Amino acid sequence: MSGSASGKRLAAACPQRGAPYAVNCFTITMSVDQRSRASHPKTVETRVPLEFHQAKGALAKHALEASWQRSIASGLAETHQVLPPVTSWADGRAVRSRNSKLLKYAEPSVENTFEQMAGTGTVVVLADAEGIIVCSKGDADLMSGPFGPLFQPGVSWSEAIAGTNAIGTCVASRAPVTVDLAEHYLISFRSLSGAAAPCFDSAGTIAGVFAAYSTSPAIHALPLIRTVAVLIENRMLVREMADEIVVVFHPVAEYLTTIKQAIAVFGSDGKLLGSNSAARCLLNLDPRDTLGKRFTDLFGFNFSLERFVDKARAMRGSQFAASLRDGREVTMIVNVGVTGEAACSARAPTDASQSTDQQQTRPRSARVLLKDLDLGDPQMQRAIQKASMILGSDIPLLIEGESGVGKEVFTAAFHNSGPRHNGPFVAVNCAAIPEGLIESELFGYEEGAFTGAKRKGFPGKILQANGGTLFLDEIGDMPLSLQGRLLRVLQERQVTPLGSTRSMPVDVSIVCATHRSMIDEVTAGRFREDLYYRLNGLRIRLPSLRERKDISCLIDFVINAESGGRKIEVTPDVRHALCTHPWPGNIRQLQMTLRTALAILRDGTELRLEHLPDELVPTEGSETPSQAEAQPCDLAQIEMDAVRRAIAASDGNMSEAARILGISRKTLYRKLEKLSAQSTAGQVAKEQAAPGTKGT
Ligand SMILES: Nc1ncnc2c1ncn2[C@@H]1O[C@H](COP(=O)(O)OP(=O)(O)OP(=O)(O)O)[C@@H](O)[C@H]1O
Repeated sequence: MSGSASGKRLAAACPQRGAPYAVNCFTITMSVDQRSRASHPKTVETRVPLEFHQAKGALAKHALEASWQRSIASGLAETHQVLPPVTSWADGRAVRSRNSKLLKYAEPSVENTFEQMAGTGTVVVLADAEGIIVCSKGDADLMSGPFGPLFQPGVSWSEAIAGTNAIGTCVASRAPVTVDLAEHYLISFRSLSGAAAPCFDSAGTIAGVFAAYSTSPAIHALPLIRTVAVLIENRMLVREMADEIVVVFHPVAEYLTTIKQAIAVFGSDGKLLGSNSAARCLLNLDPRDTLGKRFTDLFGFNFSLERFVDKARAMRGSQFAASLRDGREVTMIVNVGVTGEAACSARAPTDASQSTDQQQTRPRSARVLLKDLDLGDPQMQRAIQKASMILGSDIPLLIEGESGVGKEVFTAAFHNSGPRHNGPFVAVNCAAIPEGLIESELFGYEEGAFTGAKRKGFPGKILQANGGTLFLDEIGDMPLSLQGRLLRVLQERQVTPLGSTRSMPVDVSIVCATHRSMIDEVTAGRFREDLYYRLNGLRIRLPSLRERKDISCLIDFVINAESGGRKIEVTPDVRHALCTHPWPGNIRQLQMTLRTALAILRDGTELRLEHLPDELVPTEGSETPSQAEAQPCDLAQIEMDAVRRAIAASDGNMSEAARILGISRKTLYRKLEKLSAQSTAGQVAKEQAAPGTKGT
């Protein structure tokens, strides 16, 4: 066929591509590469629907043009038929087994996405890195029609075989793409609309393509398909590398738990092992050049990975402020898997000459164990001894103690020290979950159990903890109506999810904690006596910080974890002030005080009185407050104090203050608003209470 004949034929095809495309077309000229010159014209004129470009922007226009050019260059005729069946059943199986890892993480998404699109004449498809179908699920109408066999495993939708189409063009352009109707190169595909997005592996190579096809004029599925592709990519990265050091970050804190989150995974040697697309974009990483990149090349930390892991451990999955190497601020969450923990612990200094205090000379274990919490306080030692005696038994543990004394840390250490340490540790704060949600959160529910239930149902925290430990924090706040159900679970060792008639056996170690007196709760009729006795297998009370005899060791322990690798000297008067303070907020308050003091100290190495908050510094003639004068724990006051000091330490620079506090700037502003409202309310209350003042 001559060049002009081919151009005319392509141009003539446009009006047949459906009414919307019949009027507004424009002409593009494509050159054909040397390889196909023998059988193809030097230049080919084709007409591409104008609406396509208007709707999809310049990138899509460019991608479509380039794809048609490639299709022509590959020697494919528009009239070519991709004939089913092109593969045998055995070929299909071979494709599935070749892509078993991709299937493991993506096949559930094919099912789930199809559920959302069912009834719309759609097929949801997973293809491999070459555009070969790996699995699919589609509406019966479509699958029993002429296209059905083309969506079976083993069929190739690569551009070389199927011309311009969503899957093939997505592979070739490494980008999400929609190809509608007449935009397909092959005439036989021009009644299809497709949307496809690439799933990249941890090294930035295409691992597969997630796509949806429909015979409707335009399926508008790209946003959903892109979202699912990112979810698959993130799932593959995080699950495959869960044992390493997983750093999740984003400049906008609110995006941390969304598909926009950037994820970078580091090995225990501090080298980058993998990342997702969002991380590569934020870190300006070229996928070909990520090997060997180190943690310190990418993030603005001037301390070692071991220190970073310590900090991450102290944050226990909470967000903190950090910065990229180029200075951009991000909010970060870090999860340290067992390999990361173990390797970093193994390399932590154990040489007694490097440190003088008990904590620093103790070799650290991969996870905090009960024995690690023994810093010399007799009450803590008794609690540790008692808890150790029931390790591995089914006896429930009830921990009492003020807020911030370390009840959750103790429970985690109890879990890590027992035979279930490889099982899950699931913590539920009964006071933090709205009353109406506790039941479904704890016991789970079946699909469609109530309005708003997740499609697939939810197993519930109790079942999630199966084989491990369930920590019910603030058990005193458990609604009375649910206490009977919890009691049944404990007695029968079975859970029945909401909306289900099936009971599932469960094997968990139960630890409860409360800052209330449970006896008082029982006496007041707010807590069932039978449940109390059931939970009270072994009761221990953790001492408040002001009662502890090992504060000095604890100070060193916290400084060690918070100082980012620096060796810090603590002057005797600072040590005295810290050891004799009444500490209404317990270890949490001590930790916050030291974190802020270290931030004020900046690069210094000696912690002096001037780095401490005013209320800790004895003024001339003043006496150190005695334990009897200890104020009741006022967390808002502690928080306000920390915020005030961080802002002062950073000379009013809110970003710096947020960094010192380990929170995002937005969170800092929100806290300021909340705290100033509280302090206004408190002031009004004081004025009203004070005799002779206005309003009394
Ligand atoms: N032994 C310890 N050494 C160092 N830090 C500790 C220790 N125990 C607790 N912490 C720190 O003190 C803070 C409070 O600990 P945790 O959350 O376990 O207390 P809690 O009693 O459960 O508090 P709440 O009653 O408010 O839930 C945490 O930041 C934790 O990291």
